[in-house]
Amino acid sequence: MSSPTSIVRIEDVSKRFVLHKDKSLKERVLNVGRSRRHVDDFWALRDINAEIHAGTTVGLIGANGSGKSTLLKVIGAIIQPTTGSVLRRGRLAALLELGAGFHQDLTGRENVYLNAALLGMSRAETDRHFDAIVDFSGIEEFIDTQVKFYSSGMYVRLAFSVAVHVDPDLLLVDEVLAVGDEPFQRKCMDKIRSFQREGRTIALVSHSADQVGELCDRTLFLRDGRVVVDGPPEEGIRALRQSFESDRREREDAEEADSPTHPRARITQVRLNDAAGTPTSVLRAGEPLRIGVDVDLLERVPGWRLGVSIETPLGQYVYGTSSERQELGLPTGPGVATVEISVPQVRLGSGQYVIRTRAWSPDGETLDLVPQGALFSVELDSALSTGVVDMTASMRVTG
Ligand SMILES: Nc1ncnc2c1ncn2[C@@H]1O[C@H](COP(=O)(O)OP(=O)(O)OP(=O)(O)O)[C@@H](O)[C@H]1O
Repeated sequence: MSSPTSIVRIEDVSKRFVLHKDKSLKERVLNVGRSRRHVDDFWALRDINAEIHAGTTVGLIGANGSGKSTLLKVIGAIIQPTTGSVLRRGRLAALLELGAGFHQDLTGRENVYLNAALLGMSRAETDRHFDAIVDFSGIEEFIDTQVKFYSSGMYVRLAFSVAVHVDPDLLLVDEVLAVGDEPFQRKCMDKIRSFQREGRTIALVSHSADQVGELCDRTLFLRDGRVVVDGPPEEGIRALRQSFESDRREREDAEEADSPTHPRARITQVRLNDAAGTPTSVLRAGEPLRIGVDVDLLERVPGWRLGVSIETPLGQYVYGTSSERQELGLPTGPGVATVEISVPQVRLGSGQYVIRTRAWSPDGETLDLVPQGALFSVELDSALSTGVVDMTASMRVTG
């Protein structure tokens, strides 16, 4: 391995699945004597190169079907890449598909031993950890029941508990945790955080921007089986959001081309200016900001509304206002309406922020939505605080 701290090294990995599809009756009549099925190749991963360094937490993000779970399975050696290679070091524990590694006819107890053995633990080691595993899972009442009678939540509780008790160097977690109930999810998050403190390495698939932002040091953003961003969580999530947005626009354009009905309004521009009207994207806390929004009304839309909110790149809602809340009547159109939101003092903590805008009709129908119309960052003059609001607090000893 090139780097001494690299725990996984993925080199030129591609994964092809062969899809066998039944032919239609017509195809079968035309090709009598040949196979009843045809075969399609499908590349779920393409030319992936990445390294995972020891002690880091990497989030795999992307739209449905982009290849996240396939990549995690390739990292975990559950499936082999078609081309390329994956080098890994240390003990690995993987929590991938629900119930994978569990034998349906065995009890929870028997599966703990089987699973722990598959993850490289001796019987004596498992004996030592057994009580802790069952205790963490919270399903002691059912430990001698065959797992085929378990609910999906019970499966995950036991599987996660085994995975975190086998002393892994690398823990792989797919979205399965989402099926556990909230107290268990919280318990899993606490465990993942304690793993991070112990310097273990984690790779996880998540659809939750908040979770990725909170847990990960780095993200691999996959699109159509390729890693298109390998960078900090804000960067990965921003790229993911932008790709959702451009997909949405493309779909809308295609629908528009197909359908005789046209959109009634389009948000065409979101601008950020300072008090003097100069375009800006970097502010100091406490400075003013003017957000200008152009909405092109393609027809008369009486009573339409405009909402503007400020979010973090991870989608945390920070502030919002609307023409409705401000009791502001908007021009009915047709034509371009320009609306300005004037913020006298931006009281945000340091970091990046995005402007989200939505226009809607009086009956609540969305006329247009732009999740990331503009981006800006805030810099604090001091390093006295963290968080999304700037409260200018001070600390002193009072006793
Ligand atoms: N065993 C398989 N045989 C054929 N195709 C497969 C197989 N496993 C996955 N695929 C296909 O590979 C693509 C990537 O799947 P994968 O499960 O990795 O996506 P994902 O990003 O994890 O999606 P999701 O967010 O929906 O879980 C999909 O189009 C999927 O249908």
